[in-house]
Amino acid sequence: MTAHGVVVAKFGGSLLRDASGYITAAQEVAGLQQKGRRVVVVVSAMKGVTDELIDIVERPSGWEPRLRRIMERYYSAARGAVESERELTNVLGELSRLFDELFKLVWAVKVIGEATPNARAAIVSFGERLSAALMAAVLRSNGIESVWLGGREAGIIAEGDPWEATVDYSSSEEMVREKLNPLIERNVVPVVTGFVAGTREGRTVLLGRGGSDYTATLLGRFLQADEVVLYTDVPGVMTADPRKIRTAKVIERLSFAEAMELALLGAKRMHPKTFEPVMDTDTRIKITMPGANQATIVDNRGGPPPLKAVVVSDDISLVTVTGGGLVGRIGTAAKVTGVAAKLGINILAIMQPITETRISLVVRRRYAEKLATALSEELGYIVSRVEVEEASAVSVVGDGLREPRISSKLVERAAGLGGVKSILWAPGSPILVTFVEPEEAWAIAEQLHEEVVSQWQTG
Ligand SMILES: Nc1ncnc2c1ncn2[C@@H]1O[C@H](COP(=O)(O)OP(=O)(O)O)[C@@H](O)[C@H]1O
Ligand SMILES: N[C@@H](CC(=O)OP(=O)(O)O)C(=O)O
Repeated sequence: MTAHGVVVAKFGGSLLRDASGYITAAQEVAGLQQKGRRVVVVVSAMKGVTDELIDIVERPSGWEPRLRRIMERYYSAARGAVESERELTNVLGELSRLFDELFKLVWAVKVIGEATPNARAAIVSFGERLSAALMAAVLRSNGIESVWLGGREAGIIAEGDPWEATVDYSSSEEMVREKLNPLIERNVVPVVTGFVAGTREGRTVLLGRGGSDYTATLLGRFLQADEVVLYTDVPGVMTADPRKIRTAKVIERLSFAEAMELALLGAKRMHPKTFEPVMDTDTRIKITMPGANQATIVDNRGGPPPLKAVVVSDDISLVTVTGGGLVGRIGTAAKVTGVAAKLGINILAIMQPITETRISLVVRRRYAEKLATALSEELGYIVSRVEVEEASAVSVVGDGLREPRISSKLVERAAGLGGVKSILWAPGSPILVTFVEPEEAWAIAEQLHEEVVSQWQTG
């Protein structure tokens, strides 16, 4: 059985800073219900709480006052957002029981002197659990029937790395429908913890940083929702980081392919898997801010203009091997990448000219020296030089780049900017990456952003 007209509404930590964030979220849910939609809510932890909990598990000294400060934030949000006396008493009791559990877990970690990955995941999940309990109470206080569920209780099953577990789609689909559809059919709004899932045996696991977006789209898929709305503190995905580039505008339409590239680049801190669950479905994604009259719609169609956004990635290095020994030798690229694989280093990009005289690997900066040393040691017989250069990547994303006419124009423009070390565009790809001097990154981003926005007017 499938409930119809379902919308999954996810509220990010950026909005849930204090009581007013929960009140705004409840008003949004009421507005959706008035339009006849059946709503499933996903919440993140209050702003900054996940970071603080991670820090507490890693450095538990002084943990007690730090946990009390978090506790006070949730209590104070409850006092400000839950109007009904009865609901307030109930939710303060519920929050206090959750804090009791959290205090015991952190105390145990402090006594033992270390946390297992599962214990760490369980502790960090409390940011979302407390938030979900609070949101359900705020909704009830506004006359909206609601219950909250942990990710596992809602049916999201995941295995593997407790920090970034892999979701089992088929078991989860069945479980989510079984758990949530009866509530939806009875007009009860389920409030589900984002970011949190559980193993088949019931151990808590997490879905990776920013994972609430992913929880929302997973639920959207499993419940065959019409729409997943990701509510945040900006009115949509923007043409650049608005904190750095003031002229950034909201992008009205994105295709799933474009949105996926942006999420993988870390734009708007979207979880890299955000769009994966819905890419082959009719569920559309809307990213907006409560009360805004602008939004970004992401679906299978996308739309103009051809170039959409610029994203800066810091924290990378180019590791380049050169030497005549590389030329014409079959299997050299495999040897070079094999050294990285053996060290467990992920390669972000590979560049090699047709003459085979050099191979550049792009990796996270923290791995560059280790990789360079290993390459010199293991491939010294074919490689004459190994160089490491710090860089930033300034990427332009847009389906229009798949057309050589548009990508070549952008290559020409980028090549004319000082500070660009190299440009990478793979045929048919909706992303063009320029590797630049780190200190030039934002100046170059600004110029490429002008290029992106200028074609919005000219089409
Ligand atoms: N291209 C972009 N589009 C929109 N927001 C961006 C972009 N790049 C960076 N941001 C920043 O991301 C912030 C929202 O991300 P995040 O705090 O993770 O939201 P949430 O908590 O709602 O998931 C915005 O406040 C904005 O400043
Ligand atoms: N609270 C988690 C999950 C999340 O998605 O949060 P947000 O929606 O605030 O980005 C994190 O900070 O990673």
